[in-house]
Amino acid sequence: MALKKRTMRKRSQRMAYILLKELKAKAKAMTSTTGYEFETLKITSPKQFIKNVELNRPDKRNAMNTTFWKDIYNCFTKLSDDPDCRVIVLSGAGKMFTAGLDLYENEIFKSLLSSDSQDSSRKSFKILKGIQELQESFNVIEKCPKPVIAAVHNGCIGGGIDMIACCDMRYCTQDAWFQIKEVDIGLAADLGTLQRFPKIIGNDSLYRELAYTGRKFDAEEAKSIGFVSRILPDKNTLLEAAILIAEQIASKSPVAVQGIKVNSVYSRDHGVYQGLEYMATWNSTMLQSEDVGKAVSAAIQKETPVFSKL
Ligand SMILES: CC/C=C\C=C\CC(=O)SCCNC(=O)CCNC(=O)[C@H](O)C(C)(C)COP(=O)(O)OP(=O)(O)OC[C@H]1O[C@@H](n2cnc3c(N)ncnc32)[C@H](O)[C@@H]1OP(=O)(O)O
Repeated sequence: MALKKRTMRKRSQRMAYILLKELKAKAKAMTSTTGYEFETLKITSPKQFIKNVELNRPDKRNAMNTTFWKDIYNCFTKLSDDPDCRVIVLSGAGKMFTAGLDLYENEIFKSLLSSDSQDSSRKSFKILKGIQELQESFNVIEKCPKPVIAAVHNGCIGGGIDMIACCDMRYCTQDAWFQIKEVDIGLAADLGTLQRFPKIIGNDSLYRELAYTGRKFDAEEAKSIGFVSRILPDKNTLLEAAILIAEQIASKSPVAVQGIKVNSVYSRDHGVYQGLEYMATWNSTMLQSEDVGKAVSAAIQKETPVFSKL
């Protein structure tokens, strides 16, 4: 009898051990960042379904060098397909968010200066391809179906504006400042600022002033023109606020959330009736999702729904 009891105790201890191991493995998988190793970016998972992409060249003020363009492209391409990621927070390590284009180390400038060919058309084709590749490095942020929240502290310069204009939401610290600085290095911004920024702020006159002059604008002005939606006292509270909102979004149906993003981007670039047509087609499929039934019955029963991975 005693032997039987001991065997049963041992068996249940073993089962509890296996269960605990499985739970630990599951928890690890939920916040895992395996496969997200990049030279210029640091990826963490502060909460389940949330990834924090941190620009990580603090000594160079997170300036965007050749490796950065590849890293950011690969990172967002991977995040787009990752079922463990529902929302992304984009932030910067060190003193400031980003100093924009790395003025010392960029293939595009090297190829501009290199003399592979003297023929201007051939040179132009090469540069064109280079610019389009850089554009794609930021386009993937907008094309990523998961919402991206930019958390900006201190300076956000040049390419930084191109990048955060691709994000769904922008929060910043009280000490944040922004600058469409390309004009000061003899360029018309070519990675999306001229296309996206005026649509975000809805003030063409002011947008042109900022682009033509390269004037810095601070957090208060950025909020007053609608470029950022929240100002937080410092970097810690900024990240806390961004992660809190990310958590709220991550608790919703991923089918609904990703539908909102895809259709918002489409509608920005199309007329109302085209947007409505796209939406109707989209929802003719997505309304059939189990998430709709789950959400409705949870609402009726005053419960919190849990949605499976997408
Ligand atoms: C095809 C084109 C595609 C994209 C085009 C994008 C256009 C742009 O992004 S335009 C904007 C370009 N950026 C700038 O003009 C900013 C230049 N930097 C500064 O004005 C200042 O450095 C600062 C960002 C205001 C920061 O000042 P501070 O905090 O005093 O630090 P520093 O001592 O100046 O710099 C520290 C360290 O960082 C390096 N660094 C800063 N900015 C850049 C940069 N843009 N590119 C490369 N490196 C940068 C700086 O050299 C220092 O490095 P050390 O090794 O310590 O010297």
